[in-house]
Amino acid sequence: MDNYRVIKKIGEGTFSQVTKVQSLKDGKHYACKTMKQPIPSLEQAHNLREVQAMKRLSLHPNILQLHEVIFDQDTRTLSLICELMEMNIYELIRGRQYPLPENKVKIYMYQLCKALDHMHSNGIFHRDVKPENILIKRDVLKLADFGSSRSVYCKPPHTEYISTRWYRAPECLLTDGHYSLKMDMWSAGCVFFEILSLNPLFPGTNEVNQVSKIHEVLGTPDSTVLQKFKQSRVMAFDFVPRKGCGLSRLIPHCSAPSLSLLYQMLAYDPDERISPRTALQHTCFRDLRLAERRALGLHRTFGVVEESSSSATPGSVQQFWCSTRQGRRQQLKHVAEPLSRHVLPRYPVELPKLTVGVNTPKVPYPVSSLPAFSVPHQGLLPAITSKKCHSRPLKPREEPHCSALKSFYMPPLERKEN
Ligand SMILES: Nc1ncnc2c1ncn2[C@@H]1O[C@H](COP(=O)(O)OP(=O)(O)OP(=O)(O)O)[C@@H](O)[C@H]1O
Repeated sequence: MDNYRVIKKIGEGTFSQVTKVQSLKDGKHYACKTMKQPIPSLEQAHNLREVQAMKRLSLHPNILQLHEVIFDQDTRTLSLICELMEMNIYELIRGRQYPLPENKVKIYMYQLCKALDHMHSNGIFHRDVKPENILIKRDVLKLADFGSSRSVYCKPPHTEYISTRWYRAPECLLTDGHYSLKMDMWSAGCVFFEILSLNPLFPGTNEVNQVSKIHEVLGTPDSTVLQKFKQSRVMAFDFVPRKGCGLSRLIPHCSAPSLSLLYQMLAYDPDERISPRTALQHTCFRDLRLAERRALGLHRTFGVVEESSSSATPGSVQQFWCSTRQGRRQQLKHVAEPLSRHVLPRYPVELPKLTVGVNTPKVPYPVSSLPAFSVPHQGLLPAITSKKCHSRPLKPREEPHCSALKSFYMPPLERKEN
């Protein structure tokens, strides 16, 4: 950490502490995520899911960028130097009296769907989408905290407890680990509701109550769905049929298109649940898509790059927001961003290993030369290599911090309950 000056603490999770630091090399500010648990060996530092996932997914405008990895051999401490964001979504809505304008919420959700589409199409699902793991900076949204992520090619049942209870999908609650990437969309739906209403949608106090909270709003599912779940559940369950109160009563101010998308994200049956890619095509985002195309056209025609976006890649979120500001000045209505997807290979081969020098405490991380982004898909994507994934008993977040590092052990990540 010799090349960084610590400025202040900006966040704390179960597994890490996050500080704002300044690079003594380039003078820029970064976020430094230091793992609380020492990493036992160099090999395990190599194989941390969080690092591997960030390497594979980086260079997308809605994924938190990893700048450098620092492994201190003496203390066995791992620090991830990431781009600095302003706040997380929980901090954005906490204490607010009035909801955010729906258009703004949609801009966030559009970007979140882009992040999830990018993850899923690169063979990874997040498994802990929640407001605290979604960071924003000047209306640009970035998905963060990939410590729970998993390869979509890992065959269920998954033996780890995952996802924070309030955002946990029915298939995670009701089956013995038979869940897949669609669980992220359920969580994203819960976040969508929470930003719209400023309240968590299903604030269950335990797993049974969590299921009950879902049924209170959405009703009990069809017997066919339950039958599907029962096939992958050792324990029997039966629910007295119940009609839910519905979402519209809880968010009366919400427009019909947003409500329609929300219902599709919260489909009880994961097979019926909307994918991020299809969600991006939903009517709800029509204005954003149009504006995106318009701005992209502008970029192609005039090579629009404003002064403050000189470092932005063409079509990036950052550039979009600059052109949006310009658009406002021109009094254009409904201008939105050109969140164009980076042209990346869909299924890169094996995740690259970090080059961590044994004797050098600091290891530069050359993002631009990642093989994951230059090698085209040659076959099935192998699972993300993580050393061990021991299942652990449920351990609520209100209990003292788990001693194990998330990337090796997967305890539940219960959210602070207000
Ligand atoms: N790049 C960043 N810029 C600004 N703040 C950040 C950044 N990364 C993390 N934070 C803040 O620190 C908090 C904790 O970070 P993070 O979720 O990555 O840690 P964690 O230990 O994995 O947490 P969890 O308990 O969810 O597993 C975030 O909720 C956020 O508020």
